[in-house]
Amino acid sequence: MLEIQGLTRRFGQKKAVDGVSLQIPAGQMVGVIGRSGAGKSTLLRLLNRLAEPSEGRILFNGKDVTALRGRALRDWRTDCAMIFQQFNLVQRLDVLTNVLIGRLNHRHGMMAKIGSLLCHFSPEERAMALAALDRFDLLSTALQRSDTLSGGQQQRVAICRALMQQPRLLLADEPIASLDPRNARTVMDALTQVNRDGITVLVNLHHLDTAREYCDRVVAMQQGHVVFDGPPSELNSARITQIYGLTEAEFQAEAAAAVNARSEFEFPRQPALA
Ligand SMILES: Nc1ncnc2c1ncn2[C@@H]1O[C@H](COP(=O)(O)OP(=O)(O)OP(=O)(O)O)[C@@H](O)[C@H]1O
Repeated sequence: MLEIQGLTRRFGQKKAVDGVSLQIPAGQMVGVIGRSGAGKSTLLRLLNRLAEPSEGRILFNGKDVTALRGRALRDWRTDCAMIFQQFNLVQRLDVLTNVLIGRLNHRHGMMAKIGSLLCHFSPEERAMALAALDRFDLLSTALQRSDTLSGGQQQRVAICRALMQQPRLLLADEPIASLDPRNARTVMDALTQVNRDGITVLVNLHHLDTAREYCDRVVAMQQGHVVFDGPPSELNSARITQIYGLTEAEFQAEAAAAVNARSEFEFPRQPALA
């Protein structure tokens, strides 16, 4: 059970996340939606302690995650894997090595870490990585550079890398925002498979239909607050308009524009190679 109690994160005067309380049973697939700036990314970053809370607590199976330091904090980050909109693979490395990098969190001590950096992985670790790739139909790409893969394939490689951490929670921040519908579906199907293993999945989404189709529960945020928390069937168009003062189509268009703008800002398009 993940328990979020009165979680708040301030940036100056601004409360990006404002008094959020949620109880998420193990094994749930939770979609988080909201307009740009609602606090979705900050919430996920607080959960794996990439961002520090200003107030509130996060408990996982009764353990106070907000109090963890040093090795215990590193262990929590291992339990709590994260994937991102832009996949964050090492482009010049092959797919298999990218996946094996997920084992780095399990290495303790300097020599073990140096071994990892030199790509000294055990046969068991390699077998585990190959099995993960095989599961998501990527085995034939194992020795390709990761930048030769489609976006959907790269995101599934990122999921394989996350699984190498053997996490208990998977946090996915707009994992399909840069993908076409077909690739988006393969990635959401992969997240569903991960969830069926019993791993709790929290996924930020801007596409309401995707949240409705794939998630057990939807949490809607507005200005740092949770403004809806319930089954996807209750989040119909009328409810969206009631919460956000927008039609569903307007909500959808605005959210899509925001993630595209973020993507362009963080990862500007490179000029095509001659
Ligand atoms: N490091 C930061 N410094 C200052 N303000 C921040 C920082 N990170 C987030 N914010 C602000 O906190 C608010 C919530 O941001 P957050 O990225 O969590 O929203 P979001 O719902 O994920 O939106 P988007 O989908 O546009 O990224 C925004 O007003 C944002 O500008």
